[in-house]
Amino acid sequence: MLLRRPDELVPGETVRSLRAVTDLDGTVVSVGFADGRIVNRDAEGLAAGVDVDASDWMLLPPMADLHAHVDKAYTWSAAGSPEGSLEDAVSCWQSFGELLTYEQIKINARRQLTAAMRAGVTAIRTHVNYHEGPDPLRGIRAVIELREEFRGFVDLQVVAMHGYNRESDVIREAIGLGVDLLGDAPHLSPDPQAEIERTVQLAEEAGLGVDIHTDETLNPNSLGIRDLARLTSRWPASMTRSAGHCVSLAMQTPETLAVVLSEAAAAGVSIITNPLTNLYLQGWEHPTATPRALPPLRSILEAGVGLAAGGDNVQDPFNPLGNGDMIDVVAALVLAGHLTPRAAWEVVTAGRGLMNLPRATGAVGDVADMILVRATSVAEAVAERAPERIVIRGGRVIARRRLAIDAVDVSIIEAKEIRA
Ligand SMILES: Nc1ccnc(=O)[nH]1
Repeated sequence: MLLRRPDELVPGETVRSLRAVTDLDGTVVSVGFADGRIVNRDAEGLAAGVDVDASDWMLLPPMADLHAHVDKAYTWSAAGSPEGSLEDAVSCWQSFGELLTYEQIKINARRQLTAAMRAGVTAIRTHVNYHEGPDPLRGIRAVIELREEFRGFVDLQVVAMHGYNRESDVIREAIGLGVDLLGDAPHLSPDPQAEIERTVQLAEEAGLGVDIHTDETLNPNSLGIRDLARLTSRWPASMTRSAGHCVSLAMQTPETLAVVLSEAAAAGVSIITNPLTNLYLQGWEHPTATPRALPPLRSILEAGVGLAAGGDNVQDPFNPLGNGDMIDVVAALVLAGHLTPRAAWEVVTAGRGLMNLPRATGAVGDVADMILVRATSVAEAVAERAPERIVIRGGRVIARRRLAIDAVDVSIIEAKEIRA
């Protein structure tokens, strides 16, 4: 049988089998695909497609970005630099966002979605602001159109994110456009409890779930996640109730933390952590420590609370860095969040479940969605950021990223060193 190498695959090709590929557990397997699913682990039988010798390569579950802001992407330089804190970023964004047109939002958001897709991020939940100016729904409309444009490549959920001063009638108009979820940042309002109640009520009225920025602050008295748990505890399990950020959980006593996490677990509230942006936004005022502004991830997992992660902001007033590639988030979950590389990868893929997408773990019966990386372990893939990646959806190659350094240059350097 003629076997091809992964780096010879071309986007658009359908793969039939991967031979001798290493899985997340480090086991070398051969997997067969049919009808967009993984059908066996001995690569026998099967319909049309390419057979690939994937020795030296790993099969990893695709990444999910559960907290993006694609409408703001790539505005850092144009928007001017805020001083650093969340409040600065919000006010800088509000005056700049007013100037952003529907067309420009669409161009920026498309650029981030494309970068994410090429990196192997095939599921994204994005918040979209109401933009100041005459047509406050222009960003939401633009991103809803991109949800169609990327169908089959990136599964996109759109969260319409209002501030406390946005009238309920305008929020109902956004619901009418077909958003997936409602969002809000109640801790920034003068009456956080009343604001979260209004959002949950609007969501119930529309039959939608919520993903709310709760407690993006080091102030330990901010615990909106408890209000969210109380207000949604009777919702059916299938209705989304996610708490984004939950930074203030880092500042609780162990006793309070245990109570809050058990309330969240009982109510079915999931937590979305955003390490990159929160490492940047919080702690500016602290005199010595620069607290890391991450909720306690291992305690969250031990309490049985659903946990996923987001890239959050990409080169905008909230974070000058960020690039849409969730592998940097995996690295941050290891370094700042104290998870193993394997556990961190699982947190970044767990978001698929929160989006009610089919399982893609590489097991028989799962959809044939995956990233092939040239690496021998998940730790190596994360440490080196996996420069070579092939993204597969439903057995079809949708993107390929090659090594930027030319191997010839490396061999010339090596040859010179040997001669010296
Ligand atoms: N971390 C963030 C809070 C609010 N809005 C954003 O875009 N990002």
